[in-house]
Amino acid sequence: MKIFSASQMRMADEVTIKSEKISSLELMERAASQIFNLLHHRLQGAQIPIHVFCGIGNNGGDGLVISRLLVEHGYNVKTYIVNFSENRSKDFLVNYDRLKEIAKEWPFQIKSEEDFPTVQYQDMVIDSIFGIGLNRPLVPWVTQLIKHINNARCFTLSVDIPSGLYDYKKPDDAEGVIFADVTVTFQLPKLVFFLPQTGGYTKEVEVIDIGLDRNFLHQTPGIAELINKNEVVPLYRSRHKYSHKGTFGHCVLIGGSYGKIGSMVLATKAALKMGAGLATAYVPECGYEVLQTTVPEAMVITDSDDELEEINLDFEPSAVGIGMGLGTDEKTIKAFEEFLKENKAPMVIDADAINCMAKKPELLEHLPLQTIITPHPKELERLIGKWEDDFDKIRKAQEFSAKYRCVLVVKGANSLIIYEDQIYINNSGNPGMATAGSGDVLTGMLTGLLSQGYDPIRAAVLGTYLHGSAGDLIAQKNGFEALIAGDIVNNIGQAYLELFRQPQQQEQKS
Ligand SMILES: NC(=O)C1=CN([C@@H]2O[C@H](COP(=O)(O)OP(=O)(O)OC[C@H]3O[C@@H](n4cnc5c(N)ncnc54)[C@H](OP(=O)(O)O)[C@@H]3O)[C@@H](O)[C@H]2O)[C@H](O)CC1
Ligand SMILES: [K+]
Repeated sequence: MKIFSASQMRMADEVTIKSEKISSLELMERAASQIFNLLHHRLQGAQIPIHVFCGIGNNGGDGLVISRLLVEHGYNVKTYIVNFSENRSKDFLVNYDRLKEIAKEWPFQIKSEEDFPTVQYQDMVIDSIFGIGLNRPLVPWVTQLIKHINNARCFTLSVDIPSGLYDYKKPDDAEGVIFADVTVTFQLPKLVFFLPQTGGYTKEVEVIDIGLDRNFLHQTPGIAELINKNEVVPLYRSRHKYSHKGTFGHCVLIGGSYGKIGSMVLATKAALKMGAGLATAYVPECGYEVLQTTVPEAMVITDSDDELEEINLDFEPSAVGIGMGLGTDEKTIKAFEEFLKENKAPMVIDADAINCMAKKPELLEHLPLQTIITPHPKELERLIGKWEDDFDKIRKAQEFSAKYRCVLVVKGANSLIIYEDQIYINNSGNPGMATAGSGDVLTGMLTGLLSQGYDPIRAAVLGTYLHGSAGDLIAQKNGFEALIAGDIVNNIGQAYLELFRQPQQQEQKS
């Protein structure tokens, strides 16, 4: 599913108004009535106090439409106009008059802290103060109003985006943003819902189709792509009856050091479970017996005793996954450098192999085209430096990717797959996956896909999705806490099957 910027959303609006020959007012009515329908369906006329806070722009206009429909259906509604500007939008004004015509009680004006209403825990709030039009810091009393609403801790529905969130940078005051239980957003999800600094402002996201122009939506490249099941199914390559293990390649997993051989067990198993035809683990001597016993399907080549000092393969691998438990000893860095100069196979670089490159950036010059690098945030910082906020992080990651022509998989709650100007946001996975070895499994999975001939971007997107999906299957059975990396490997088969089990019911989750 595409993600648009605020200006692209506005353009979609304008194109729809022209192509459908409807007015912006009708579009507002259409969008807001869908939110009302959702609410009405869930509330079934319940008489809880509903506080609708409206700004003075089109987000506020949406709030006024919702208010009017709630009043018309006999709900217990209080409407407030948050007067942060005299610049009221045209459609706001029309809906303001429409509400006044039917409501017994006129909207209440809020101009300063003295006007703040009492909101109680058992009430409900509709947040229609700011939408995607926020473009500068809030005046202090509006920030206070948002904090006042948050303090009530009552059920809060944000219209389009939690008020106080920009769609292009982090908020000025981390507390000056509505904490929404649910955000009902128009047509396409917004990037902020999936980034670590801003994703937590809404517990749930629902995307509603307000019928914006299909051609425009299809033809306009988004700023990012949200990856759900629907997006990955077409990436899967089915197997032919007459294929043999050679068809799926012979990959090598390189890493391990004394006390960290388990990471190699996880990665090697994961590569095989993903469908690699053959897998060799290249480990220090101390890992030999462990690997032969725990992954009998794999072959093992060993180097010196406790850490890798040389990487000499006696075959041409179809793909390489390197870094798990590798260590960053000078000798290991040297071995890695020599290997990089020789190697032509597609690669996945993880963990200590990333740290080796951070210590010796010249290594980056030797990466094969579209090498996949899978940093967690700290490793990413070692590669690209510090960032201002998540948006700056993405820009810097894109520059890095363009410079070295590599695919970055930035691991996190919603892992980002970045290749030059392309951004994919993985939407599978859960907090239980923040567990030891989870990254080693991912590296093995991606290597297993490269081994079968998937191109690196497809491999990164499909592999990251399946990794999260395997984790989701475990969490459904065992919960988050008991989830361990070995379980992810064991559920890879189920994650593949899940791709084809049933059409996706719900497009969106945050
Ligand atoms: N296609 C759609 O998605 C539809 C969207 N709708 C809704 O429209 C909003 C966007 O509405 P917009 O009027 O553009 O913006 P806002 O309502 O978010 O903000 C109103 C104006 O407030 C000004 N502004 C911005 N920041 C501040 C601030 N810190 N303090 C004071 N004022 C501020 C700004 O105007 P300026 O001219 O003063 O810069 C904003 O324009 C979208 O989110 C949806 O809810 C449609 O209803 C349906 C179709
Ligand atoms: K809002």
